[in-house]
Amino acid sequence: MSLSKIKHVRAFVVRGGGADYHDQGEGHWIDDHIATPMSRYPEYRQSRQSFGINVLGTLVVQIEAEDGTTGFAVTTGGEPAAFIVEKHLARFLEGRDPAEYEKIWDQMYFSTQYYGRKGLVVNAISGVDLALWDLLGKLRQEPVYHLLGGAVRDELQFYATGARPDIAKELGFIGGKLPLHHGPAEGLEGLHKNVALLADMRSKVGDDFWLMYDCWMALDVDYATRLAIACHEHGLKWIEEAISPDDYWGYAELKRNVPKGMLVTTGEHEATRWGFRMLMEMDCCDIIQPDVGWCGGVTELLKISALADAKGKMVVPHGSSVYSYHFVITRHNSPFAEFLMMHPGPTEVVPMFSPQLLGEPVPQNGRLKASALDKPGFGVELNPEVALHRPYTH
Ligand SMILES: C[C@H](O)[C@H](O)CC(=O)C(=O)O
Ligand SMILES: [Mg+2]
Repeated sequence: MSLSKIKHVRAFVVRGGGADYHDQGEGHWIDDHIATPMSRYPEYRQSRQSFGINVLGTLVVQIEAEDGTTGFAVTTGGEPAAFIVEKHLARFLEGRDPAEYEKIWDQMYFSTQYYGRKGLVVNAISGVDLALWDLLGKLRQEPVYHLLGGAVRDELQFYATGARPDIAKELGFIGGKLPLHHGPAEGLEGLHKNVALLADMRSKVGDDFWLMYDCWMALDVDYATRLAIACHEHGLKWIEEAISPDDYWGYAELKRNVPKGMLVTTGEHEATRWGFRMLMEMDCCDIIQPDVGWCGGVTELLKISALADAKGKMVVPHGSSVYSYHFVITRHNSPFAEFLMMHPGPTEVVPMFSPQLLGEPVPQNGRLKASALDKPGFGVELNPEVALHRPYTH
């Protein structure tokens, strides 16, 4: 039995927040002196937008079937990803049965391998893959999490990422992940400030609330080790993405160096089963954090998470909004989820990919019932008030 065939694939670009969640207005916590690999240059230290973190914008992929049913997805990638989708990837979908996601993924990946493998190209592949799963769910009138095997628990539990873990605690989250503000170029003074902020947060949230540091690739092994040791007495639960995602050897060393009980996490800028296999086989971390919109989409995440399961590793996707929620609810080795606080303060819970999605569920009291996902596909629609730009056609 075949489904309505795929008729059109279209790619659009959208500006302002949403899947490119770093594309925020002035004064947002997410652009306030956060340590990055570019912090070694004083002129790029205060703002990540100054070095172009939001240069891409959101990619929207739409896949329309012959019966008019349309699936869509958003990820980071903007105009260059729109080019790849329209001019290269669309050929592997049009005229095909949407249930053939394995073959479609394989053809998208291997046809682009000579210039792809990671980064922007895999973001584009992920966007197409997620739009395909959305279409499949809409054609079958089932939520994606049913297609992935169904819920293994009744609700999702979240930790919050943002500058105010103390408020996240009041809002019912199980933990708070702070952005690290100072990198190695800011010396011992910066290191002391990083530790002092954690100590201050610990005094506000008490002993049992999880506190983590997100280092956004800014450190080297020596600094990360010193930070981990200094933060141990303030109960740092994990140190995230401390060094370059290419430095598998450095992660393996860091994992050996951190105090017993502290977790090393990484993977949001890693992609595909091969990248994650490397992280796991080299024993780089305790938790892998694939971004569903960047790692290859749901089709690839299923392979990554099966590998992780066999190796006894947790999979806690980076951000990813509904694309994460539909996956996390179906996997035992994915026991909680991230919620990125996109309120500028961040003092309130607002939808993670606001304003691009309509019907995007948000945690209440740090939790989300599986039943909140009970709509066809990923259960969201594109906000018609958001302006779509289609830079290329085919
Ligand atoms: C807060 C981090 O610097 C980044 O913006 C988000 C991230 O890495 C995460 O949510 O994880
Ligand atoms: Mg992170």
